[in-house]
Amino acid sequence: MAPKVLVSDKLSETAVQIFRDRGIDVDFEPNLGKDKDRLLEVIGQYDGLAIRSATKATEKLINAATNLKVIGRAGIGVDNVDLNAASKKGVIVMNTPFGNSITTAEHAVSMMMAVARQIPEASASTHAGKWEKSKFMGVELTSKTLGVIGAGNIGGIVCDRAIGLKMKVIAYDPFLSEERAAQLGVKKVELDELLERADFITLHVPLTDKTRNILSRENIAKTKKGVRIVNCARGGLIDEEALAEALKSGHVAGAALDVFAVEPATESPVFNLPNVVCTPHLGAATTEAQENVALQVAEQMSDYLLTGAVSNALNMPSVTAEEAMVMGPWIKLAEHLGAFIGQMTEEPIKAINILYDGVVSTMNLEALNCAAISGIMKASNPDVNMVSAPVIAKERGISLSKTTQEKSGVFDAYIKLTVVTDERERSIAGTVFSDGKPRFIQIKGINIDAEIGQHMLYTTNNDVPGIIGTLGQTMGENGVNIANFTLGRAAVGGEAIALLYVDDVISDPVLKKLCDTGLFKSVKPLEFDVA
Ligand SMILES: NC(=O)C1=CN([C@@H]2O[C@H](COP(=O)(O)OP(=O)(O)OC[C@H]3O[C@@H](n4cnc5c(N)ncnc54)[C@H](O)[C@@H]3O)[C@@H](O)[C@H]2O)C=CC1
Ligand SMILES: O=C(O)C(=O)COP(=O)(O)O
Repeated sequence: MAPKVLVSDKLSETAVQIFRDRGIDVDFEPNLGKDKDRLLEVIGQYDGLAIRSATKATEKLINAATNLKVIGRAGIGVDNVDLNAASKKGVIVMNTPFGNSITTAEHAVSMMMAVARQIPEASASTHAGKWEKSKFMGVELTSKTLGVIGAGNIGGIVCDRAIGLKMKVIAYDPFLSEERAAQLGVKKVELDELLERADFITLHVPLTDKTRNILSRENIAKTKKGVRIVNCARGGLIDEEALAEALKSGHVAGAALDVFAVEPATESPVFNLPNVVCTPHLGAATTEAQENVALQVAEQMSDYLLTGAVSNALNMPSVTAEEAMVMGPWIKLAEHLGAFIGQMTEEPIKAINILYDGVVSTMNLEALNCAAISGIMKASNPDVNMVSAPVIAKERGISLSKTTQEKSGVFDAYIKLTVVTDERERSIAGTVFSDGKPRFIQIKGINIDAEIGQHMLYTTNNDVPGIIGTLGQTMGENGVNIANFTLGRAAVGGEAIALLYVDDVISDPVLKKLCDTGLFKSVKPLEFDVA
């Protein structure tokens, strides 16, 4: 059945066309995002949800979305998506990090100019037949200091444009390197210095717990008298009440706001104050940007739903379509290794180490790590997937480490998974043969060569005669067909293991018969998702 996608915000219809062309069923309901109750009712039908900022992908919505695999944000900010809830539910969240950055930067520059010259008020007054030439005195931008808070993609473009306007640009961004600052031609400063020196301040940070209220009452008080503030990032970054007071007192000479704490903003303390320019979240609203983001998000979501390729995901490492194809068997192997250990381990896991040997060490290891962890976690929760498993592992305090090494043995490549608990350390290694089939090649240091099937039986015993006979006879007498039988031992007469790949689930009475022979130290049926 074709995957089904809901577009619940006003995306360009280019997105709809792309979904259709790729063979995806798509419902285009651009106003549904605002209707929380109906959205909750219908979301269970969809594999993908394509949104802008109006749809709020809350925990409640995500939990009701029983089939959802991917949320695609046609834009940048994902503060309207509960990322944690999505990750826990195994839903990939992707955005289009560059599609609207130029457009948004241009809006910020326009807003800065509009507030410098009071263009909206002057325009309204002129339309009204007044000729208030002396009322609208402005300020020049040349040689003024622009303080950019957040010099990432959009902030960086704003810096470039402002330098073109002959402004002096200073930037506060803890993650901005000195090299990048030099490349942008800006001076990196601390926030307090920016607040004290800037004639204009423009915000370009995402809304997070760290940036929320970054222009707080206290910080607004630290700004230079007569400062003009531009916000085309997110509403929650500024204390609107404090800004309104600073505007009324004249400490802040003007503000240009595209975004508001509550949207749609029908009221705000800054509304109707003189020299406050407001737009209704138009930062990304150009034909060009909307085409870019719609096209990108539809392609990315289709790629994921149809091929497993992941790009621009915020909660999962990227996997290109090519990687998804080449790495498919290795991802499956990593999952199987995890599934083996997950099913064997009934005590809390403290640490996971994954060793990548040979050519596999050059692949996308982040994705392979996720697959191995997901295999482990699935043993206790079948709903876990590659997105949610790392989050759950982290929540449980499990440490993850990976090691890579050049080809060290007879195999061109292998993966070895080791899991540490309070009681023991367990390890298993596997490889992918040239037929594309994953195999187990070593369990607790004992070499084997085991094909992996849906139903398997793992036994441990001392290396004594009669094990093969007992296993074969017990299976045969109970109608269990053996597809593949693998044995291994640490040393002659020492610790030994057997792995059987059988055609059916082995019933409890059959397992009991094996245990009752007294020949085995452990008898463990295992299931693998080989589909
Ligand atoms: N008004 C609109 O329609 C639009 C608004 N936006 C908003 O703009 C924001 C920025 O977008 P991009 O530049 O593409 O993101 P980005 O990720 O490229 O840049 C954000 C920058 O903020 C910096 N940063 C993070 N925490 C910080 C902190 N505590 N203090 C100072 N700097 C910090 C980062 O280091 C990064 O350089 C988005 O998150 C979104 O909320 C984006 C597009 C359209
Ligand atoms: O891309 C972003 O972060 C934006 O804020 C644009 O929002 P919008 O898609 O216009 O609702």
